Amino acid sequence: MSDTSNELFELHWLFDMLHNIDVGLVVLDTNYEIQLWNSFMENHSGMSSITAKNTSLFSVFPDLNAEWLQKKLDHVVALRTPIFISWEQRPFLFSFKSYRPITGIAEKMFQNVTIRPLSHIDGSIKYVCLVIYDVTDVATNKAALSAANRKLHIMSTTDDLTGLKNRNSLDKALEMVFESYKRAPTSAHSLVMADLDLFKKINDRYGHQTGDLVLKEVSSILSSSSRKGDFVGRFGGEEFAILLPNCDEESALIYCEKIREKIQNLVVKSPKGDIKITISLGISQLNEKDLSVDTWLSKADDALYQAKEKGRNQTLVYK
Ligand SMILES: Nc1nc2c(ncn2[C@@H]2O[C@H](COP(=O)(O)OP(=O)(O)OP(=O)(O)O)[C@@H](O)[C@H]2O)c(=O)[nH]1
Repeated sequence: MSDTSNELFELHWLFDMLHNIDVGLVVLDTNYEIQLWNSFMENHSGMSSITAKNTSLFSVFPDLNAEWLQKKLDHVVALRTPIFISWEQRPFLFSFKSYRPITGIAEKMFQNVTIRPLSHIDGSIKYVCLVIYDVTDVATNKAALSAANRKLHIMSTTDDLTGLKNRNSLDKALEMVFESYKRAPTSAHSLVMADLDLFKKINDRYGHQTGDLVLKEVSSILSSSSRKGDFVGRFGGEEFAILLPNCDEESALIYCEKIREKIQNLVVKSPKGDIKITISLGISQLNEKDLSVDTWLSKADDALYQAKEKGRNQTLVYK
């Protein structure tokens, strides 16, 4: 076989491979008219290469952002350099359905796209090639991983029963506010310790499950009564801690009394009858004498203890 025949064969194989490769290949001229449309593009767009040939890409895909893509294509021709468009920047260029069996969660095919200039025999650039990679697996795996991480974060910072912040994240929040106050003791921050009154009796009389229901309903009052930036946590058992940044003790008292009244008016329904509950609260405003978070916490605890001593269902400010 002659050299020319060999070269022709090789060219034929190459063309066959490129036509059937599992990657999208499109060649456009400088009028954005399709010159090559391989089988990947045929299969996913439903349009044959014969129909596509010499048709403007933008008339075939009116959904494409023409202004944006034309700028990119012109850029590739003018600068003679390839560009890469990642799915993270733009999930897809061509709106193709995703058929990947293991990634059934993605409706559309995620794509990475490379646009490269094709130089003519005389060195001029008259065509560009778009290479479209299906990266749906990568994108959906990444999305699943991010969702799992978000879930893990929520689980590690939230109290299971009440959905409030847990003790661990409360400690971190207290430490953060305390440190920022030490650096710049300009704004007032208050800490509230709150404890349900005679909760043991509810457990004893109505059972632990109903006790849990009471804890949930109280927690829902606490979180719905708080502002953005407040930190409502379950300290343990039937005790709660509420961190009120940028709030002095007078404002904290108004806030606590609002909560106390709401809880006093709460009626929890149970098979054994309606349940009423009250709460006692202690407030401590952070000041320069507080040497650590523990000092601040124990002052709020002292105020809470005083509120219990004085007959419960009341708020006291540490003095
Ligand atoms: N249902 C339920 N009960 C809990 C939970 N955690 C702690 N408790 C109960 O809360 C009760 C707390 O009782 P005490 O510490 O004696 O306090 P109290 O009865 O609220 O009385 P005062 O605080 O003095 O008003 C105990 O019976 C605990 O078992 C919980 O997650 N669910």
